[in-house]
Amino acid sequence: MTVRVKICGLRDRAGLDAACEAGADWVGFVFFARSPRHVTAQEAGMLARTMPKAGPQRIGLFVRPTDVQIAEVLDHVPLDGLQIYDDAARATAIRARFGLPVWLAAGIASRADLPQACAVDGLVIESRPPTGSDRPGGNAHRFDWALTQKWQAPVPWLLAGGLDPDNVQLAIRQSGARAVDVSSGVESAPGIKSATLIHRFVQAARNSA
Ligand SMILES: O=C(O)c1ccccc1N[C@@H]1O[C@H](COP(=O)(O)O)[C@@H](O)[C@H]1O
Repeated sequence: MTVRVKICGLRDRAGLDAACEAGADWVGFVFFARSPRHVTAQEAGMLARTMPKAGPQRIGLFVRPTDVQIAEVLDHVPLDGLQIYDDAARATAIRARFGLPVWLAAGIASRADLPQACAVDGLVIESRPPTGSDRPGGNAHRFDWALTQKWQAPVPWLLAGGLDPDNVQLAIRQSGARAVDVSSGVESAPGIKSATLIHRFVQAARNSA
């Protein structure tokens, strides 16, 4: 089965074009001011509206958002789904309020952290942020991928956190993931996407056995 790929934290045309050309399934826009990948609704709108029709789906990433923040973004950006960093009840409420697919991000340190039930459309399973980080994701920080091996996931899920073109095949093998999500690992510097790394990452994920 093909492994699906999300390239997150796109901020400019060159990065977005590379993700589309490489055949990513999803691209992500980060609406979190403390992130080096932050984009305004206007910037993301310009990018998202000019993507190929049959291109990747557009995911908006929010950290503990208010309904007003999400609504303001949706006024400018045609999003296909929302990636939410908040508690499960809030993610479910956002799904009901906006009628869009919602992925809930879950920070994992042990098997006990893996969700057994949820009322959202997908889960982004990633590492807990390292001590001192001021953001819950995008830290190039990985966890023990074997933790998800025998997990009976309640909904489709993506593996994230510290993935890059050189480790993604091992990560897929060890975790059993059928979808992967990357940001830092396809950058030449924080917030600066590399077309070469994006192509290498998508190719490596697709060619994983
Ligand atoms: O990318 C960010 O800056 C970010 C900020 C706040 C929450 C999540 C963020 N990124 C997401 O985190 C994971 C893992 O990222 P990385 O590959 O380790 O950099 C991924 O879903 C990013 O989209």
